[in-house]
Amino acid sequence: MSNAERAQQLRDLLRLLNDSAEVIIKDWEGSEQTAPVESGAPLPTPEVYEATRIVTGACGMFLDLVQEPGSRLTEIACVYFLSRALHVAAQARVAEILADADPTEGMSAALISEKTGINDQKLTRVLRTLSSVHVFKEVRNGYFANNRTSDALARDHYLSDWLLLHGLEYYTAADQLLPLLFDKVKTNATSDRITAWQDAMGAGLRNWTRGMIGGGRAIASGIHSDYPWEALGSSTIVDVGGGAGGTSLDLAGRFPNLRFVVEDLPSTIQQAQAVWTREYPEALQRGRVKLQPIKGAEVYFMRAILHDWPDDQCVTILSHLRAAMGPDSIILVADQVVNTTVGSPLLKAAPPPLPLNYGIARYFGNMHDLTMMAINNGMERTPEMSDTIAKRAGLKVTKIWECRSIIYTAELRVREDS
Ligand SMILES: C[S@@+](CC[C@H](N)C(=O)[O-])C[C@H]1O[C@@H](n2cnc3c(N)ncnc32)[C@H](O)[C@@H]1O
Repeated sequence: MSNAERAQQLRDLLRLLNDSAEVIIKDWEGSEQTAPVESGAPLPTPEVYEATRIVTGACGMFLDLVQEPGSRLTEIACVYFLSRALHVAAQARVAEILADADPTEGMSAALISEKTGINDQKLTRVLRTLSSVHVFKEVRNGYFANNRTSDALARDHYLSDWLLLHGLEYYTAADQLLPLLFDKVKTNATSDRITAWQDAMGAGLRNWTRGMIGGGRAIASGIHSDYPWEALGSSTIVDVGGGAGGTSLDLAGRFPNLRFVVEDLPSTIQQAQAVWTREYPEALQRGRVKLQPIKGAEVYFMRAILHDWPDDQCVTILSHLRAAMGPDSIILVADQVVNTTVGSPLLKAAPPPLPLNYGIARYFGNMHDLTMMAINNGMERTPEMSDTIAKRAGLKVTKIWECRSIIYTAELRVREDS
């Protein structure tokens, strides 16, 4: 790219950034709310959501345009230490500890060290790493406080569990992905038993019910608002592989007429029972939620299920659901919907000069795709890839709801010709 073209791109980006930032500023200026936000709530308006992802995508593209390539690549190559710093802070519950500190005075690293058991000098370096990317704030030399982002962590213990899910086994599995991809045999494996996870852990997948509740709130809250649940009346939603039933838990509180059945493996259902008894016992007592299987329901819902599996197993899961469905049943799949930088006719395209998938505003989908590759040969799919597996199970993707969250909702129905 010539310097003239780069200069033009930078100007176009600045204009886009300015226009989108004004949308956000106008919204802030017109809003009363000053309280810190909980993870994933409240949702921004559709206009602010769109402006936010344009600003985020633009920030990523700015770095590519202006940063020296060697520096940028070096940073990308070691960004895992940034993740590691966050894992340490989450494990040590630093945000919760700082919730007791005066936000302008902060808390000394020595005191945080006393409460966490981590050496104060090392802890200072960890927290400074995070403060440099605007997670926590060093208010004066060696004194730290929560900022808007770390405050969300202090308020939501499920969010910590979600972050630690990435920090413990996922992290270890990621380490084995490099040798696995260069192994002549394993590189071609599609089995969920021949993965980086297996090489790292030598064991099957663990169950992460609490982390999935936190993850759902952090990255899937848009599916509660941007799908017309109200129109389903008193339908029964079967939360297939529901884990602790995190989605049902959030939907049950918002849509009092919906009924829920949470299906999962027996050991997981035991944990779900404990979560519902603590969080929403009335729903269990009134029979609004059942923790068991059912046929012919209006809606079969799957969040973070199909992405766990290679194509053939997804076809098996979908075929079983197809057999359980009535003629008007639908399947809702809540997963990442991967868009590529060259775009998909089924997804909204970002405005120029952004890449058609909004660049870094949606790159968590790509990172999670690699996570799925590492742990069980699963994958995050494009709309076209989802339609291909749906077709093999006698189903079709009828609509993709582009929700205001990282996770979208795809609606599947029975194919007339199946
Ligand atoms: C990634 S978790 C998703 C949990 C939940 N849908 C959520 O979003 O919080 C995958 C779930 O699939 C469940 N699962 C795995 N194999 C299953 C099977 N054969 N039958 C039912 N559930 C299964 C696991 O126990 C786990 O709870």
